[in-house]
Amino acid sequence: MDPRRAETGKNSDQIQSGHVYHLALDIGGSLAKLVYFTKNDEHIVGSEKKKSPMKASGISNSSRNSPVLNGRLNFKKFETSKINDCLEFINSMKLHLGGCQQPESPGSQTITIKATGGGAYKYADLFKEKFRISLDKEDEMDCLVAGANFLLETIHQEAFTYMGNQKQFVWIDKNDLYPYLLVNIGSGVGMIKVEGDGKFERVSGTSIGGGTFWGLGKLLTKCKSFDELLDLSYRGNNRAVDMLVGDIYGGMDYSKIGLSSTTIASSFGRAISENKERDDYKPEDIARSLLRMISNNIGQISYLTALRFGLKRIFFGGFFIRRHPFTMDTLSVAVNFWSKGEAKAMFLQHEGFLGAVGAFMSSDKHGLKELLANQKVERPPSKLSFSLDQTQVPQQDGELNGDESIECSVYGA
Ligand SMILES: Nc1ncnc2c1ncn2[C@@H]1O[C@H](COP(=O)(O)OP(=O)(O)O)[C@@H](O)[C@H]1O
Ligand SMILES: CC(C)(COP(=O)(O)O)[C@@H](O)C(=O)NCCC(=O)O
Repeated sequence: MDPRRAETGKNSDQIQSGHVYHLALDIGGSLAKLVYFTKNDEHIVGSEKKKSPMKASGISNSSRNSPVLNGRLNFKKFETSKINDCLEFINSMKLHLGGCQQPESPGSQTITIKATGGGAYKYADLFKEKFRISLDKEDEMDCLVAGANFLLETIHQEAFTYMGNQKQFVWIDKNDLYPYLLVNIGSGVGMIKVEGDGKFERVSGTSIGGGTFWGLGKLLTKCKSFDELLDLSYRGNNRAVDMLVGDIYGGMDYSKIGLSSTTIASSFGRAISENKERDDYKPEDIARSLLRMISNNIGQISYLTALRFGLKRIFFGGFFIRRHPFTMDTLSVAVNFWSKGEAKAMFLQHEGFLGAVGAFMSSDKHGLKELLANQKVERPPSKLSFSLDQTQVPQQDGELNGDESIECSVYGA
């Protein structure tokens, strides 16, 4: 038996419904993520008007026919514990009306939308009862991999390295992308060996992930929100809480085994030797130490997993990262340190939306195609492909807060 098994015991903005072409959801343990496509001539009333300043035809792809659709791919997130807010948003924006309508019983129309993550199961009844939305479930691992592959292959400057405050975009050669290790740091952590499109294996995981950081952080610092905890960690100093090698070795390095005096010997270990209560420690120091402990641990397990399968590239995704420099730096340093520079940690601009993008892409099979057919496109395409605007570089340093959109075109093949 697995030793880790738990013991039993209105938004005012409106998009005209006809302009939302597709919506997909990823409802995880902590966050519900939405990806939806809006046609370019969308009419948005309210404060969030986000019409592209660029002409969609500016997308350079001369070798292709004209796109069947131009528009934007939009990203949005909600806390899963506030799933009703997510439902209200979908309803107020009429996002679900871009789904496939299926008459279930006389007089009622059920709309089907793609959904992945555990919440697609957990909240299926809620979606049905409240808004007659039927969730068409896609496997979480399938979606993560499909989303990561799609983003890495399609979006210019999607992947980057981060170390010592240096962010460097990585050019991805589509023909040399595989194999790689995908480490998704959500509530828990999944590690997936990816060898191609739809060719992957979940090879490892750990329950010490983003949920642990947020959960323990909440208990230890009394923070009210994840962002507050993250802000605290920017300001803290983990030395106040962690036991360093120097604390044990009288200020000296333990050079024989390659440990400097400043290396953390024991995360939170300083607390045992001091006659202090929790309230005597600064919440920012606790937050910093916690973030470092969890990031280090994930970095180390990721490296070991990559080593086990001979993988040199590790892509980190999941909303735990939030493009936090310290988190990315810690993960990178851990991978670099343990692999002696052999393996490389990389990050994705759309880190938290891999599953949702994957679920969205799975709609090629049903949703978009049928929708396009219903829109009386002269010859419905047999296969759809997306081209994202190569000229539009996502926010450089800011985190992806869950409200972003990318210019894109849909082509038939
Ligand atoms: N606004 C937020 N609220 C809660 N958790 C957040 C937030 N932003 C980032 N996180 C972190 O992201 C984790 C969830 O990441 P995510 O990839 O969405 O996983 P899941 O699919 O399990 O919800 C949380 O456990 C937390 O560590
Ligand atoms: C169960 C999960 C796949 C759910 O995904 P999540 O909502 O965390 O993104 C994930 O939490 C996980 O892989 N946990 C680690 C379990 C383990 O291997 O120990």
